Order: sequence, then C-alpha cells, then structure tokens
Amino acid sequence: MTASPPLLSVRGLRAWYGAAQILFDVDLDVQRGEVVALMGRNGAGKSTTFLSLIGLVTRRARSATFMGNDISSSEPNRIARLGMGFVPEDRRIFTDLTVAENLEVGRQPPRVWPDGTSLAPWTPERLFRLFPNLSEMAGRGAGRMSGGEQQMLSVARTLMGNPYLVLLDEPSEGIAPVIVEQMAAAIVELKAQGVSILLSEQNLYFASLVADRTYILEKGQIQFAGTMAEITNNTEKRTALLGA
Ligand SMILES: Nc1ncnc2c1ncn2[C@@H]1O[C@H](COP(=O)(O)OP(=O)(O)OP(=O)(O)O)[C@@H](O)[C@H]1O
Repeated sequence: MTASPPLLSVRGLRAWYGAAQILFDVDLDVQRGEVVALMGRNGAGKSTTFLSLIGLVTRRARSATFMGNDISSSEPNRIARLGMGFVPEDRRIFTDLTVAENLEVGRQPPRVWPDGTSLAPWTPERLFRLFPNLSEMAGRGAGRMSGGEQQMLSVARTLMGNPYLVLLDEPSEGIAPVIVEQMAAAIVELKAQGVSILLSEQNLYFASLVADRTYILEKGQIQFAGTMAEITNNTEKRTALLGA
C-alpha cells in the first residue's frame, strides 16, 4: 500500500512584506490526522508562514498543495473554500455578538473526504462538549469574555466551518495558565477526533503536550524538522532555536 499524499505540502515557500523578504525556502508537510507545531522565537516568521498559506501576503512557492489542489497563488477565499481554517493570533471575534452568534457566523456545510469518509459536522452542542466554558456563556456578549475564553471561541468558530485542516496561530499566547491547560486538552481531543492541525507556538512545553512533530523557524528558514522527542532531547538545538 502506498502512503497517502500529505494533506498540506509546501516546498520552497518565500514571502515578502513590500521589499523585505521574510520567508526563505520553507518546506513543510502535514499529514491527515497530524498535529504539527511550527515553532520559533518572536519574529521568526510563524505568522507570516500562516498568512502565506492562506494567501494574505505576497508569496511564491516551488509547489504548494492542499488536498491535492495547487494553492501556490490562490486567493484567500478559494483556500478557505477548499477547507483550510485559520485562527488568527488576534482572534478577531465579533465582540458585539453573543458566543452563540459568533459560532453561527462560522458555520459552513459539512465536508466529505475524497475517499468518501465524512467529516462529522461541527455543531454548537459538539463544540460546547469540547469547550465546556463556552456552553455556560452561550448567550453572553463575546466582548465580555476573558482573553482565554475568546481564544476558545475563535477556535470553535473556525471549527464550525468544518475545515480539513486548522491553522492555529499561537493558541497559548497571552492566556491564563488554567486556560492554557484547557486549550491543550482541547487540541489533544481534536486530534483524537481526527482533526488535523498546524499550530504555531513558542512554548516547548505546550507544543510537547499536543504535537506529533515540529518545524522550527529562525529568521524565516526552517532550522529543525523532527519529532517532539527529538527536539526535547537535543539540548543544543533547543537552546539555540527556542532558548528553552
Ligand atoms: N506587516 C508587516 N510589515 C513588515 N514586516 C512585518 C510585518 N509583519 C511582520 N513583519 C516582520 O516579519 C518577520 C516575521 O514576523 P512574524 O510575525 O511572521 O513572526 P512570528 O514568528 O509569528 O513572531 P510573533 O510570535 O512575534 O508573531 C519579523 O521580522 C516581523 O518584524
């Protein structure tokens, strides 16, 4: 039996803000069902990698495929329609809508994998089981939530789109430790339910809790690719690339 092609496969990804080149020949793959951590210090290029994948910055790639489709120069709305979900670092929830209304904004039709397996559609009820905090505040204005609760809502709203792959930008950043633990537990549960995730993360502890593999960026280049165990045991790389 041959291995199935990666869900996401990128080779030679470069990106620019104006004249400034930020990414240099980034290669990465995500297989169906994997949780992969894109790591690196502040300014290493993690968010820019995500923005490149969803088509929001100037980018070029030798090749970039998602679900077998060439996305190397696709518009953001096409990439979203193909089933790539994105949770931005700044969350972008609608603060004048309730939690339940925010979820409805994200709702998209159910999807079926090319092999015929269906993706169990996300509903508010199913998401409330994943994030019990949200269920207690379904009618609350989203502006009256803590940063961590807003982060959960942002993830939940993206899942309402039934994405094949979720890009999650710094899920643990700026939230209280107890919510960080809940977020990690939710990601582990999402993986158990078959959701594929590429997340960016600076915190090695958090990444070790949730991810199978990691790519570590430094100055816009991948400087390490391997399993979480490999980076945890590699003191030299860990210190040099993550200061951890
Ligand atoms: N809109 C922009 N215009 C110009 N340069 C930018 C812009 N956004 C980011 N940069 C630069 O691009 C580089 C990579 O930034 P990026 O936000 O991708 O890093 P990051 O790894 O996600 O870090 P952080 O954790 O701080 O978000 C940095 O040098 C940053 O200053």
